[in-house]
Amino acid sequence: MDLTFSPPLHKQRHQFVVDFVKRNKPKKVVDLGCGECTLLKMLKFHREIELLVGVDVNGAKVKKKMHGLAPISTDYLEPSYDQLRVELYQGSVTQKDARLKGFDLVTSIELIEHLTPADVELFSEVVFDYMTPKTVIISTPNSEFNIFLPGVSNYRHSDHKFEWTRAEFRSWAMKVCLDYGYEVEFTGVGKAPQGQQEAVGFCSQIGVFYQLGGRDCCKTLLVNDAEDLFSYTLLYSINYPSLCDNNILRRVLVSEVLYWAEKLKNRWMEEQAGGICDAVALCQTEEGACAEEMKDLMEWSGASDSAEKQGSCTSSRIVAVPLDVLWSCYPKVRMLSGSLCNLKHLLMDEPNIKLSQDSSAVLVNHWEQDQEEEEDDYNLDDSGYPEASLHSNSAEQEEDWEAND
Ligand SMILES: C[S@@+](CC[C@H](N)C(=O)[O-])C[C@H]1O[C@@H](n2cnc3c(N)ncnc32)[C@H](O)[C@@H]1O
Ligand SMILES: [Mg+2]
Repeated sequence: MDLTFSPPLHKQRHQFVVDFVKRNKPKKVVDLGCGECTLLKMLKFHREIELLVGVDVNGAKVKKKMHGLAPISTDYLEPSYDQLRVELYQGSVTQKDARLKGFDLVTSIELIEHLTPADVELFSEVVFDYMTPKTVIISTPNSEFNIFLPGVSNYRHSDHKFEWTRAEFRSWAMKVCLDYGYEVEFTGVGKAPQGQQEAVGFCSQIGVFYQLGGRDCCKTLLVNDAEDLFSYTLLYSINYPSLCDNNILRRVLVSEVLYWAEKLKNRWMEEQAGGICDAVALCQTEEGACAEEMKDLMEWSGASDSAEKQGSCTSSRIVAVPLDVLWSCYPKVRMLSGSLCNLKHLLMDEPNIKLSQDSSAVLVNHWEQDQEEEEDDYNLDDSGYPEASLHSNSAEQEEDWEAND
């Protein structure tokens, strides 16, 4: 019988975890036996997670793809208030490490069958007695299903130390629950051919364990297990950019303020130059109520230092863009600063922002150049062509059953 899973079985296992995360919104998640971090890379998009950790005994395997867990450009360009820290460790699930205590969710996908029976005992103790997570998802092959897998005479993979029937998995899981105060639900992924599901079960069997009330993970955090505090080796850690970080919030706020101040200034200058109808029309369509506020913009007297340095052909005028205009017109400026008073304080010591003496307005330079000088602005390179701007617009089946072994 040619049995193929769609989506592939390893993806179904990972999707099972992702769906669980979507429903239960855990904040701290650790994937034991994370391998090449495939599951972690899916989980990092679920930003209710604040701490995402991977552990594997095979450090080389983790290192191969771990950089795929780094933030991408949009995480930097448009950071949110969500916080995410990713940590990867080399270590064995048979050993305790205090950094893994008190998690909301521990996942162990196709790992335990790689442990000797003695190590499974240690694993149970480390996970359920020491780490004491609120929930645990464990997946492992269901040996009853092997009759459907061509070429599998003994185990699905040569490194497997055992493959359990549903009854064997159930018996281990029930003992864990009794010993450590959990309850378990059994399910799985990879359905059997039609009509045989009841008799055989899923290809990968899954136990979802829930900590029973009464055990307080916070209390266990206070216990000082000095001798086994940090047995794992940290391979990688990264904090995702978040607006909760004051420096990042300031950076985003400053660029937002500079962008809108420049835009308002340009419109105002257009008005001054006589294109008043066009400028106002633009404001009305794009900024609505802000067209009225434009009249609050004013020219600041005196030339700027840099204008003086530019020589006689270039002169600068300074336009004051009131902070209350920026505050009332632009929701993102409002959202980032919280109040007009905060906006003032956040901008006060910013080296890229020049405020008026009473700190009520942002001062923006407006350069005026002679016609001939303006031609230089096209930045012709040696060839006479304009330079490009930096910111211009701006398993096989076995593999599947086994996945990543
Ligand atoms: C079959 S792979 C599964 C990888 C991953 N969980 C997945 O679903 O794709 C088993 C992983 O467990 C890791 N492993 C085996 N024994 C381990 C141990 N004692 N502690 C931590 N990881 C272990 C292996 O290095 C391997 O990456
Ligand atoms: Mg396996």
